[in-house]
Amino acid sequence: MKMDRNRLTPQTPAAGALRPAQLDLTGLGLRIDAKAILQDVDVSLEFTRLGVLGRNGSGKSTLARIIAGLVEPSEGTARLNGIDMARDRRAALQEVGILFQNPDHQIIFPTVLEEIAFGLTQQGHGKHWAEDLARKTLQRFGKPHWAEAPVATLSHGQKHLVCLMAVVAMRPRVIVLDEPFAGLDIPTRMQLRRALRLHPGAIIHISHDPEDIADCDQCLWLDEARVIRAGDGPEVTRAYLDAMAEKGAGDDLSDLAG
Ligand SMILES: Nc1ncnc2c1ncn2[C@@H]1O[C@H](COP(=O)(O)OP(=O)(O)OP(=O)(O)O)[C@@H](O)[C@H]1O
Repeated sequence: MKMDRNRLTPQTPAAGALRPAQLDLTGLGLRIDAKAILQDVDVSLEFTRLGVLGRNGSGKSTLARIIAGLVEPSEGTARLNGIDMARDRRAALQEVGILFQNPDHQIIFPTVLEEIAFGLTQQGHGKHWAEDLARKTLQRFGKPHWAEAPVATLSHGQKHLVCLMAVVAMRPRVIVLDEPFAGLDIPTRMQLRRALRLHPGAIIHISHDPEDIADCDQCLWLDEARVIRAGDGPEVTRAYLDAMAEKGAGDDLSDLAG
């Protein structure tokens, strides 16, 4: 795949310039050892920013992995921009990049530059070209001095940012973020938020906290492996908040673990 180097200069997408994506989940289900992790998921959404909300254990991370083509569903299909993510691995790799909840599950190279360049060489670019693009990406995020830094010396939040830069450098049309703000302090969250705004492609943002996905135009609410509601972001978020407030107001503590 050829890339236009001129497109790598600093840029913030103008409002309305974000590229939308189409997600079609059809009869989707996943069973592991007879346990339904996801079931009867039927959703068709066009979005630029899609929030996926749900309580702990509702199936959000599993859905993220299916959408990113990392896990094959036991039933049905997950299509992103028309690509069957389980069956067309090559196209899936170009289409979507995923940022895991824990950066230590993602990082494999000793230095920041190598980490960012790796994904680019996997896409078929030469080593020098990939390193050049990795340096430009670091520049764009205001971190050119990180290039030779050993990843092990970075904090959790800084590692998160490295993972994000590595994903963004590959310019996928869609980025899937699994709880990207978990465990980050306020300035690091703000920095990551700004970094995400630089991405002109679509974003799927997994979280249990509606505040994290406040700028999402579409929202999907999962509970106990099923979709409760999907559609307009603010509307679904409000319904989720109401339901969570109702649950929180209950005085049966056993229900909180449900
Ligand atoms: N490989 C697996 N084997 C067995 N059970 C699994 C596996 N992966 C996920 N699960 C179970 O599926 C359910 C959903 O897990 P998942 O990680 O998708 O939820 P989540 O909504 O992302 O949770 P959290 O918000 O706590 O990260 C959980 O009960 C989990 O224990």
